[in-house]
Amino acid sequence: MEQIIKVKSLAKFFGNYPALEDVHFEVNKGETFGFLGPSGSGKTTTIKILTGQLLATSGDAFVFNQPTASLNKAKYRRKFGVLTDNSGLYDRLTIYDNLKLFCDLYDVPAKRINNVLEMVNLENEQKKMVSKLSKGMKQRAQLARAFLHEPELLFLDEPTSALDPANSKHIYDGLRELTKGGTTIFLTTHDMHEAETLCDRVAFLHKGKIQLLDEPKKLRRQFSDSSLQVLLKDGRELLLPGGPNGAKALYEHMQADKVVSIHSNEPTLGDIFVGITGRELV
Ligand SMILES: Nc1ncnc2c1ncn2[C@@H]1O[C@H](COP(=O)(O)OP(=O)(O)OP(=O)(O)O)[C@@H](O)[C@H]1O
Repeated sequence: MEQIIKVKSLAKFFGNYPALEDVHFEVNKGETFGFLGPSGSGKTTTIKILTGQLLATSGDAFVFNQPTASLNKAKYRRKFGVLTDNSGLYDRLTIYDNLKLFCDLYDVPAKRINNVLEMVNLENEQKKMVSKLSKGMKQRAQLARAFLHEPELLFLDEPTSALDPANSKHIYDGLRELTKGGTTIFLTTHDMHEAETLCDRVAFLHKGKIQLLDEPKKLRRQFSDSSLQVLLKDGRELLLPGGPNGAKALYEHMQADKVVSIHSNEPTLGDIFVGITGRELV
């Protein structure tokens, strides 16, 4: 499998402060990789290193098999798109004119603008000046800009933090379409629902280190205690332990035709993270 990002023993110190320490991971082509962690855990620092905006203190980071320090060369810039807080749009231009400017810069046909505006649900706002946009509209305009040139790799730093659920869902559908076409996505988020919905694999970052890395469903299974939540017809909710004792109790309730529903008691990604770090993802 082709690896688009490779990171080995990566460390970044700001003065004496270790923002990242001994970070290792790979991201495969076409994968949506979630980089999750609480505020200040080093997510944006990692994106900045991977996009060539910041130098690592030590370790190796390769994107498209190139050391990330060389990514600011024009031939690589064309291959990736970035959405961060500061992905600059010109305030005094309309959404359309901003995108047109980037089309000229990246040699993209202007007809692509309508496609990306549709993907971010901004077709009807394209004549609005960026300075007049709501926070959510601005975030969607930045997203449109990030995938305007159909990059092979997208870095999305909290792409839906300012969006309502309907717009988030619309964006998720668009991102899934992109990955179907082979785009690789490196996503940071605080939103565990977003991570479960979009990500093929997730890494949990805490105190500058990756604490866990796997597919969401495998992590949920790994941290499940195999207990079952059982709702009975008399309104009682039981939590039955895994193993023979739980199975025996469940069998008796089912034989007596008392059971309305049975659910596995798997933890959410948020539960797992809080369990590991002892803090909320905020
Ligand atoms: N230029 C800088 N100079 C000094 N310290 C910095 C600098 N940039 C980041 N840091 C520190 O490095 C740590 C990681 O910051 P980073 O922005 O990567 O976190 P994050 O996980 O993206 O947080 P958030 O979810 O709040 O965006 C923080 O403690 C931050 O204060």
